[in-house]
Amino acid sequence: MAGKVVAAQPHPPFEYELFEGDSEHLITAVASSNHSTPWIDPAKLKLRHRIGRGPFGDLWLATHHQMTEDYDEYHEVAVKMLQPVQEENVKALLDKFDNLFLKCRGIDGVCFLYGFSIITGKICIVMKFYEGSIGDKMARIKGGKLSLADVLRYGIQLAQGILELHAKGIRVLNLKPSNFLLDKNGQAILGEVGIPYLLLGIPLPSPDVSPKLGTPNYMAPEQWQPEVRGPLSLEADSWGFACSILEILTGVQPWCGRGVEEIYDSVVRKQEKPLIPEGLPPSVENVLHGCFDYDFRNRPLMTDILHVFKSSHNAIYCDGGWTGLGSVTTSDKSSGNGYSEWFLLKDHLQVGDMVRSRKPPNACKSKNMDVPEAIVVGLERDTDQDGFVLVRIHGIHDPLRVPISTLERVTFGLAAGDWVRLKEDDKKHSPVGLLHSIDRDGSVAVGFIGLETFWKGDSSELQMAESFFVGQFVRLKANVLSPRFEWPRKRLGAWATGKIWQILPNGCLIVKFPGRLTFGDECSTSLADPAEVEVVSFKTCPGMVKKYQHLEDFHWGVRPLLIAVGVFTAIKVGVLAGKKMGRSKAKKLHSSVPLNDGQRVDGQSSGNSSNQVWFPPSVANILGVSAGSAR
Ligand SMILES: Nc1ncnc2c1ncn2[C@@H]1O[C@H](COP(=O)(O)OP(=O)(O)OP(=O)(O)O)[C@@H](O)[C@H]1O
Repeated sequence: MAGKVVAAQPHPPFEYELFEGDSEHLITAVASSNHSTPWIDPAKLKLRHRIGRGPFGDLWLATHHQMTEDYDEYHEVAVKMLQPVQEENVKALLDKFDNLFLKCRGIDGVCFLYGFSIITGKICIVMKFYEGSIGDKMARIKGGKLSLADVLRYGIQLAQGILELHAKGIRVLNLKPSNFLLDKNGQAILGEVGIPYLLLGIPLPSPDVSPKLGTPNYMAPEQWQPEVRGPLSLEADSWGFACSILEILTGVQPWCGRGVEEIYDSVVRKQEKPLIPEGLPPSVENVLHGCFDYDFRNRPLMTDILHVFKSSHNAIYCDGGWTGLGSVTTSDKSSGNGYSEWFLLKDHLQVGDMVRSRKPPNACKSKNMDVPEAIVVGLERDTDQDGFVLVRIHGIHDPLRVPISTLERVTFGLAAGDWVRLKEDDKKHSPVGLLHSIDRDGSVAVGFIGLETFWKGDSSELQMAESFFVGQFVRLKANVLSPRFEWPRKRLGAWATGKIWQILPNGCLIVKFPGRLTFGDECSTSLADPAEVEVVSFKTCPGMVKKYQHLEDFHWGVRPLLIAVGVFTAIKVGVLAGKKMGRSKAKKLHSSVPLNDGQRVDGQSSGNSSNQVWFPPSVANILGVSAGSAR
């Protein structure tokens, strides 16, 4: 049985691996340092055998020898031996672990941690040994999948544990069935306390060691490159959780059979989503669907998932439909104004809040805002995005009743989604980013390119920045010599102009270049730092040449089309000129030279002679005919 107390024996009867070269000085230094996490003497830990090897290290079944005057006991424990880190980073990692340990020890539904140790210079997390995992259970069942009722039951237990970690600011980032443990009562326990998050920013000595912030099959798009597509948010766990639920429901791992590069290509580049099986209660299907939104701001939080799972737990399928679905209703996947229902649930208005009309995402500020500025004076249903609020607008006597989803809170002049710039540029990241949240006390969370996590500070450190929108044309500013991301050039070496195709949650622009013809696998998009680009518009392009050059940026076909039109016009002009010249020649001939029999000069009935036109040599060259005349 897992975690049992083994009878005291002077010499443990099991074999364990002996490691050479333990960093004695490191152990002594760490053991004597002021850590609140229990230090476990490596001499008291006997590794028995390795249970598994994951991207973040090996898992060992071990025995922990505890001896006092009253007892002498051996406990079975699980030891997660992390990948080695450079010696100078050990202290930083242990400080992080200390913080994590204090936050998550004793949370119901999360694996119990005993302490840490160091074996062969590798940090070891010592935790309770459980019966097995949901992954193991699936492997034993024919078809490898569990019933919907079991999935929802386990899902609820796990979501509760994850929610508690989230409440303490911990992102798990490695949710998967093999990390969902089962205790002796059959309860699902979260077996991962956020090791990827712990390792964030700690350089690993070997480039071969997985640099990924999670397990590829379960990783959200931003998890692959958090400093480029991030920041890492709580909603990254919604993606991983949904991947795990799909796997438990279907018995098939997301992106099964694909290599790491292929998964990256599907999830990050092509923005594909794992397939959701049919036949689920609509609210469960809806929340899972929401978990796979590319923009994490539109994903549900763990609390939303928990709510849906709880409400659907007792659902029964009969007569072609689901009954007993609790209080959750399935609304349209988006709120109709471009924001997902999950997005709108993230901020709750209160009486006294300053509000304004919410502009559609990626749209220029509405010119005719219904509510440019107002104060909330009453709430009809404060927890629901379908509710209404009463707002007082300056100059209007009676309060207006407005749908809550059409309003956004403005605090200290800022609202979530605004483009902001740091007043003091710290050079470590882009100075321009997107505001994610602003509390009523002015504390803010901002996504900046170059940061893996949110920048946290005060609204007084920010100023409004120029906004960018999907569909705008942009080019690198003239003073940018080496851009943060690769940027294509035009034929003559000038930077190309591109069109914003998508805006990531940290303000990173995904730009397409419709003016460039690309072939095969050649990448047609680039990333751009909003601080390095400027908007190009037809109106503001000075002079005809620049205007024409901007026209070429709209589509690569503009140039060939204009050449064709030019050639066609030249032909037309040539024909007309030819006719004119012919007529004047004929007139001259009429007046001075007698015509031979059957010859006509008016071009009406002399066979092909009327098609004889004169071309200047340059046009004739393009057409492939001899200069002078052609048919
Ligand atoms: N505390 C534990 N008690 C019992 N079994 C465990 C415990 N922790 C993990 N396991 C089981 O051990 C196996 C290996 O775990 P390990 O954590 O090494 O692999 P992983 O989850 O694939 O990798 P990683 O967590 O590094 O991504 C898993 O299948 C898991 O079910």
